[in-house]
Amino acid sequence: MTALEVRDLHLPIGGQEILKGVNVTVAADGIVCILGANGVGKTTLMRTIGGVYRGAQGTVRVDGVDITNLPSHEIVRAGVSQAPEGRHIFGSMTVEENLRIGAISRPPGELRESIDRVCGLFPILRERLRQKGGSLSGGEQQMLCIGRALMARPKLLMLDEPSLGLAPMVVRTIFGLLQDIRGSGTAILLVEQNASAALRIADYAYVMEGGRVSFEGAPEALKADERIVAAYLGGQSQRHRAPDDDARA
Ligand SMILES: Nc1ncnc2c1ncn2[C@@H]1O[C@H](COP(=O)(O)OP(=O)(O)OP(=O)(O)O)[C@@H](O)[C@H]1O
Repeated sequence: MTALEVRDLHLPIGGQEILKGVNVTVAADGIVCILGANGVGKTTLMRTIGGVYRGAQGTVRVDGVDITNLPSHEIVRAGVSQAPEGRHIFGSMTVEENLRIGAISRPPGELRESIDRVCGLFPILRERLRQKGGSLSGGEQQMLCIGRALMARPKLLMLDEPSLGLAPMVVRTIFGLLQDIRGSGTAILLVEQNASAALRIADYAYVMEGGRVSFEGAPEALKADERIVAAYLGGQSQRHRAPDDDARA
Protein backbone atom coordinates (compact mmCIF):
# COMPACT_ATOMS: atom_id res chain seq x y z
CA MET A 1 0.00 0.00 0.00
CA THR A 2 1.13 3.54 -0.72
CA ALA A 3 0.44 6.41 1.66
CA LEU A 4 1.42 9.00 -0.97
CA GLU A 5 1.78 8.90 -4.71
CA VAL A 6 2.79 12.09 -6.52
CA ARG A 7 2.82 11.80 -10.31
CA ASP A 8 4.20 14.33 -12.80
CA LEU A 9 3.39 17.27 -10.52
CA HIS A 10 3.80 20.73 -12.01
CA LEU A 11 3.11 23.96 -10.16
CA PRO A 12 3.19 27.45 -11.66
CA ILE A 13 3.48 30.48 -9.38
CA GLY A 14 3.23 33.93 -10.99
CA GLY A 15 3.86 32.55 -14.47
CA GLN A 16 6.96 30.64 -13.38
CA GLU A 17 6.99 26.86 -13.14
CA ILE A 18 8.31 26.03 -9.65
CA LEU A 19 7.62 22.26 -9.73
CA LYS A 20 8.51 20.70 -13.08
CA GLY A 21 7.13 17.17 -13.13
CA VAL A 22 7.86 15.73 -9.68
CA ASN A 23 7.30 12.00 -8.92
CA VAL A 24 7.45 10.85 -5.29
CA THR A 25 6.11 7.71 -3.57
CA VAL A 26 5.83 7.01 0.15
CA ALA A 27 4.92 3.48 1.28
CA ALA A 28 2.27 3.12 4.00
CA ASP A 29 4.94 2.31 6.59
CA GLY A 30 7.69 4.41 5.02
CA ILE A 31 9.97 7.27 6.01
CA VAL A 32 10.99 9.13 2.88
CA CYS A 33 13.20 12.19 2.85
CA ILE A 34 13.63 14.96 0.32
CA LEU A 35 17.01 16.62 0.17
CA GLY A 36 18.15 19.60 -1.83
CA ALA A 37 19.71 23.05 -1.65
CA ASN A 38 17.76 26.21 -0.80
CA GLY A 39 15.13 27.25 -3.31
CA VAL A 40 14.84 23.99 -5.29
CA GLY A 41 11.13 23.49 -4.49
CA LYS A 42 11.04 21.21 -1.43
CA THR A 43 8.70 23.41 0.61
CA THR A 44 6.62 24.16 -2.49
CA LEU A 45 6.18 20.41 -3.01
CA MET A 46 4.91 19.95 0.55
CA ARG A 47 2.63 22.98 0.29
CA THR A 48 1.19 21.70 -3.00
CA ILE A 49 0.55 18.23 -1.56
CA GLY A 50 -1.07 19.89 1.50
CA GLY A 51 -3.33 22.19 -0.56
CA VAL A 52 -1.65 25.45 0.52
CA TYR A 53 -0.73 26.03 -3.14
CA ARG A 54 -3.43 25.12 -5.66
CA GLY A 55 -3.49 25.09 -9.46
CA ALA A 56 -1.15 22.11 -9.87
CA GLN A 57 -1.08 19.79 -12.86
CA GLY A 58 -0.41 16.10 -12.32
CA THR A 59 -1.83 13.94 -9.53
CA VAL A 60 -1.45 13.56 -5.79
CA ARG A 61 -3.01 10.44 -4.26
CA VAL A 62 -3.21 9.64 -0.56
CA ASP A 63 -4.03 6.06 0.32
CA GLY A 64 -5.26 5.70 -3.29
CA VAL A 65 -7.58 8.75 -3.16
CA ASP A 66 -6.97 11.66 -5.56
CA ILE A 67 -6.52 14.84 -3.48
CA THR A 68 -4.96 17.03 -6.19
CA ASN A 69 -5.87 20.72 -5.69
CA LEU A 70 -8.43 20.04 -2.95
CA PRO A 71 -8.68 22.73 -0.24
CA SER A 72 -6.31 22.09 2.64
CA HIS A 73 -9.04 21.24 5.20
CA GLU A 74 -10.24 18.43 2.90
CA ILE A 75 -6.67 17.20 2.51
CA VAL A 76 -6.34 17.03 6.30
CA ARG A 77 -9.58 14.99 6.36
CA ALA A 78 -8.12 12.71 3.68
CA GLY A 79 -5.23 11.94 6.03
CA VAL A 80 -2.38 14.42 5.47
CA SER A 81 -0.95 16.58 8.27
CA GLN A 82 1.96 19.02 8.16
CA ALA A 83 4.48 20.12 10.75
CA PRO A 84 5.63 23.29 8.97
CA GLU A 85 9.06 24.88 8.98
CA GLY A 86 9.31 27.34 11.87
CA ARG A 87 6.84 25.26 13.96
CA HIS A 88 4.16 28.00 14.21
CA ILE A 89 3.22 27.17 17.78
CA PHE A 90 0.65 29.49 19.37
CA GLY A 91 2.89 30.90 22.09
CA SER A 92 0.18 32.49 24.23
CA MET A 93 -1.98 29.34 24.25
CA THR A 94 -1.33 26.33 26.45
CA VAL A 95 0.20 23.11 25.14
CA GLU A 96 -3.20 21.41 25.48
CA GLU A 97 -4.93 24.20 23.53
CA ASN A 98 -2.31 23.91 20.78
CA LEU A 99 -2.97 20.16 20.61
CA ARG A 100 -6.76 20.68 20.48
CA ILE A 101 -6.33 22.87 17.39
CA GLY A 102 -4.73 19.94 15.60
CA ALA A 103 -7.85 17.82 16.24
CA ILE A 104 -10.28 20.27 14.65
CA SER A 105 -11.04 17.87 11.76
CA ARG A 106 -11.81 14.94 14.12
CA PRO A 107 -14.92 13.98 16.13
CA PRO A 108 -14.82 15.69 19.59
CA GLY A 109 -15.29 12.31 21.31
CA GLU A 110 -11.77 11.28 20.24
CA LEU A 111 -10.04 14.27 21.81
CA ARG A 112 -9.01 12.81 25.17
CA GLU A 113 -7.68 9.60 23.61
CA SER A 114 -5.75 11.56 20.95
CA ILE A 115 -4.11 13.77 23.58
CA ASP A 116 -3.19 10.61 25.50
CA ARG A 117 -1.68 9.03 22.38
CA VAL A 118 0.39 12.12 21.59
CA CYS A 119 1.53 12.44 25.21
CA GLY A 120 2.44 8.75 25.10
CA LEU A 121 4.82 9.53 22.25
CA PHE A 122 6.07 12.78 23.80
CA PRO A 123 5.83 12.35 27.61
CA ILE A 124 7.32 15.82 28.19
CA LEU A 125 4.17 17.32 26.64
CA ARG A 126 2.02 15.66 29.33
CA GLU A 127 4.10 17.42 32.00
CA ARG A 128 3.68 20.72 30.14
CA LEU A 129 -0.03 20.51 29.16
CA ARG A 130 -1.00 23.63 31.18
CA GLN A 131 2.09 25.65 30.23
CA LYS A 132 2.05 28.27 27.49
CA GLY A 133 3.48 27.07 24.17
CA GLY A 134 5.88 30.04 24.15
CA SER A 135 7.50 28.88 27.42
CA LEU A 136 8.75 25.58 25.90
CA SER A 137 12.31 24.97 24.72
CA GLY A 138 12.96 24.73 20.97
CA GLY A 139 12.98 20.92 21.05
CA GLU A 140 9.75 20.81 23.09
CA GLN A 141 8.12 23.23 20.65
CA GLN A 142 9.11 20.94 17.79
CA MET A 143 7.54 18.02 19.66
CA LEU A 144 4.40 20.10 20.17
CA CYS A 145 4.35 20.98 16.46
CA ILE A 146 4.61 17.29 15.51
CA GLY A 147 2.13 16.31 18.24
CA ARG A 148 -0.38 18.88 16.98
CA ALA A 149 -0.08 17.43 13.46
CA LEU A 150 -0.63 13.92 14.84
CA MET A 151 -3.87 14.99 16.56
CA ALA A 152 -5.51 14.78 13.11
CA ARG A 153 -4.56 11.05 13.05
CA PRO A 154 -2.89 11.31 9.64
CA LYS A 155 -1.95 8.52 7.26
CA LEU A 156 0.88 10.78 6.12
CA LEU A 157 2.83 13.23 8.27
CA MET A 158 4.88 15.83 6.38
CA LEU A 159 7.70 17.58 8.24
CA ASP A 160 9.58 20.60 6.91
CA GLU A 161 13.05 21.04 8.46
CA PRO A 162 12.25 19.63 11.93
CA SER A 163 15.91 19.80 13.00
CA LEU A 164 16.27 23.52 12.29
CA GLY A 165 17.96 25.36 15.17
CA LEU A 166 18.06 22.32 17.47
CA ALA A 167 21.10 20.84 19.24
CA PRO A 168 22.36 17.51 17.82
CA MET A 169 21.19 15.56 20.88
CA VAL A 170 17.67 16.97 20.59
CA VAL A 171 17.66 16.17 16.85
CA ARG A 172 18.60 12.57 17.68
CA THR A 173 15.72 12.32 20.18
CA ILE A 174 13.19 13.76 17.74
CA PHE A 175 14.36 11.60 14.84
CA GLY A 176 14.15 8.54 17.11
CA LEU A 177 10.55 9.52 17.87
CA LEU A 178 9.81 9.76 14.13
CA GLN A 179 10.68 6.07 13.92
CA ASP A 180 8.15 5.37 16.70
CA ILE A 181 5.54 7.40 14.80
CA ARG A 182 6.14 5.34 11.67
CA GLY A 183 5.83 2.21 13.81
CA SER A 184 2.42 3.42 14.96
CA GLY A 185 1.08 3.41 11.38
CA THR A 186 1.73 6.93 10.07
CA ALA A 187 3.98 7.29 7.02
CA ILE A 188 6.46 10.19 6.99
CA LEU A 189 7.65 12.59 4.30
CA LEU A 190 10.57 14.58 5.62
CA VAL A 191 12.19 17.66 4.06
CA GLU A 192 15.53 18.15 5.76
CA GLN A 193 18.76 20.13 5.26
CA ASN A 194 20.42 17.86 7.84
CA ALA A 195 20.94 15.10 5.26
CA SER A 196 23.01 12.84 7.52
CA ALA A 197 20.34 12.75 10.22
CA ALA A 198 17.56 12.24 7.68
CA LEU A 199 19.33 9.39 5.87
CA ARG A 200 19.87 7.60 9.17
CA ILE A 201 16.11 7.02 9.55
CA ALA A 202 14.82 7.13 5.96
CA ASP A 203 14.09 4.03 3.84
CA TYR A 204 14.24 6.03 0.62
CA ALA A 205 15.33 9.50 -0.45
CA TYR A 206 14.84 11.96 -3.28
CA VAL A 207 17.21 14.78 -4.20
CA MET A 208 15.61 17.83 -5.81
CA GLU A 209 17.31 20.34 -8.10
CA GLY A 210 15.57 23.16 -9.96
CA GLY A 211 12.02 21.94 -9.31
CA ARG A 212 12.74 18.34 -10.35
CA VAL A 213 13.91 15.10 -8.76
CA SER A 214 17.50 14.69 -9.91
CA PHE A 215 18.39 11.52 -7.97
CA GLU A 216 16.52 8.94 -5.93
CA GLY A 217 17.34 5.74 -4.11
CA ALA A 218 17.86 4.01 -0.79
CA PRO A 219 20.13 5.88 1.68
CA GLU A 220 23.01 3.50 0.81
CA ALA A 221 22.76 4.53 -2.86
CA LEU A 222 22.99 8.22 -1.94
CA LYS A 223 25.92 7.62 0.41
CA ALA A 224 27.76 5.76 -2.35
CA ASP A 225 27.36 8.58 -4.90
CA GLU A 226 30.33 10.95 -4.80
CA ARG A 227 28.41 13.90 -6.23
CA ILE A 228 25.60 13.56 -3.67
CA VAL A 229 28.08 13.14 -0.82
CA ALA A 230 30.07 16.21 -1.87
CA ALA A 231 26.94 18.33 -2.25
CA TYR A 232 24.85 17.22 0.74
CA LEU A 233 26.84 15.02 3.10
CA GLY A 234 29.97 17.14 3.26
CA GLY A 235 32.64 14.48 2.92
CA GLN A 236 33.77 11.14 1.61
CA SER A 237 31.44 8.67 -0.09
CA GLN A 238 30.95 5.34 1.72
CA ARG A 239 33.18 3.59 -0.80
CA HIS A 240 36.08 5.74 0.42
CA ARG A 241 35.37 5.70 4.13
CA ALA A 242 37.73 4.14 6.62
CA PRO A 243 36.17 1.18 8.50
CA ASP A 244 35.80 3.11 11.77
CA ASP A 245 34.38 6.35 10.28
CA ASP A 246 30.81 5.39 11.21
CA ALA A 247 31.81 4.78 14.82
CA ARG A 248 33.28 8.28 15.02
CA ALA A 249 30.27 9.99 13.34
N1 LIG B 1 4.57 32.09 -3.02
C1 LIG B 1 5.62 32.21 -3.83
N2 LIG B 1 5.74 33.24 -4.68
C2 LIG B 1 6.81 33.36 -5.50
N3 LIG B 1 7.81 32.48 -5.57
C3 LIG B 1 7.76 31.44 -4.74
C4 LIG B 1 6.67 31.22 -3.83
N4 LIG B 1 6.89 30.07 -3.14
C5 LIG B 1 8.07 29.60 -3.59
N5 LIG B 1 8.58 30.41 -4.54
C6 LIG B 1 9.84 30.22 -5.25
O1 LIG B 1 9.93 28.86 -5.58
C7 LIG B 1 11.28 28.39 -5.46
C8 LIG B 1 11.33 27.20 -4.56
O2 LIG B 1 11.07 27.61 -3.21
P1 LIG B 1 10.94 26.58 -1.99
O3 LIG B 1 10.65 27.38 -0.75
O4 LIG B 1 9.98 25.53 -2.35
O5 LIG B 1 12.39 25.98 -1.93
P2 LIG B 1 13.03 25.00 -0.87
O6 LIG B 1 13.69 23.93 -1.64
O7 LIG B 1 12.02 24.59 0.14
O8 LIG B 1 14.13 25.89 -0.21
P3 LIG B 1 14.30 26.39 1.31
O9 LIG B 1 15.02 25.28 1.99
O10 LIG B 1 15.12 27.62 1.14
O11 LIG B 1 12.92 26.66 1.84
C9 LIG B 1 12.10 29.57 -4.98
O12 LIG B 1 12.73 30.16 -6.07
C10 LIG B 1 11.06 30.49 -4.37
O13 LIG B 1 11.46 31.83 -4.44
